Amino acid sequence: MIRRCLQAVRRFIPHYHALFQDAVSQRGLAESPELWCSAHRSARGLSKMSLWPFSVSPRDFSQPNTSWNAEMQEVYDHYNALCEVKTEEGEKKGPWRKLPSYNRSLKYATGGVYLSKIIQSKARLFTRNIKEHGATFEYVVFMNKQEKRCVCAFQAGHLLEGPPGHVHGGAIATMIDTVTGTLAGYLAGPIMTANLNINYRSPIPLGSVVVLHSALDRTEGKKIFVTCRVTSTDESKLHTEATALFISVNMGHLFGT
Ligand SMILES: CCCCC/C=C\C/C=C\C/C=C\C/C=C\CCCC(=O)SCCNC(=O)CCNC(=O)[C@H](O)C(C)(C)COP(=O)(O)OP(=O)(O)OC[C@H]1O[C@@H](n2cnc3c(N)ncnc32)[C@H](O)[C@@H]1OP(=O)(O)O
Repeated sequence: MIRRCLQAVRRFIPHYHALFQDAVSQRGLAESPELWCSAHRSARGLSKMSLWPFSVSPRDFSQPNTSWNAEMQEVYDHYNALCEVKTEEGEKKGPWRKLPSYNRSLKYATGGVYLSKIIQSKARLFTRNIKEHGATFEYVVFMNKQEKRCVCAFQAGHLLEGPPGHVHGGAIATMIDTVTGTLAGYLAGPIMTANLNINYRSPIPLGSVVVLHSALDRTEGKKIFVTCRVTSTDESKLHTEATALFISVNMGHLFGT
């Protein structure tokens, strides 16, 4: 029985991938799980399928919460105001867009092996796996598609300690990977990080708020080069600089086909 199911899935997946790829490339970008899911839906030609492949609607972890300090809220308010601009005809979409952030990615990705249902059901996005507000990664990403860049306000929680009183370098790398990867994925569809190069210039105090400024440097075929600077919110202090290389992958890379 199980073997027959696996055979059916194996037969279905290559066909599915081609359709999925079309849907993603027509829409251009993997900007959020919602887009992934609507691509998934149109790939299957199912107009009434839910936008989200899980049973409950997801929580957007990038909404303001009580753990955010005033500085975090200020950066959020600043970019949020740029998402809508006032015109004579009323409000219309501005150049920035706040991206939602959920704690699960694709339900059916197996990483090349047939994951057990338990692992699949327990899998959570690394940066969103703690329920307690403010303990680890509090962040929100705003995207500017026209300028091919994004910013991320990041408030580093007390569980991210590395050097006493300061943020762990791995946690900073995680945020850089997340933000540059979000930009690359938004612009190019499914991607994986191939290279991340980081220079730590000055430590980030625990509990403080920094801004990650990420921009597309260039693309060369499958390669997407992205830069990132981590600064204080007024940009007077440079904390970290990085470059990242992402490679466009087809969905088979995640499904193991
Ligand atoms: C991925 C889809 C994700 C779906 C997400 C869905 C929803 C999203 C929802 C929320 C997500 C929110 C945030 C997440 C955002 C970002 C997450 C970060 C992503 C990661 O954290 S991901 C984990 C770490 N990542 C890996 O686990 C990769 C392991 N690795 C591989 O899987 C392969 O290695 C791969 C795919 C990288 C390449 O494999 P490949 O076979 O496709 O390409 P190939 O080797 O042919 O290289 C083609 C050309 O790139 C050059 N090249 C390759 N690697 C290079 C390197 N390192 N340095 C310099 N150049 C390099 C070659 O030299 C050649 O260049 P040329 O064409 O000029 O010869």
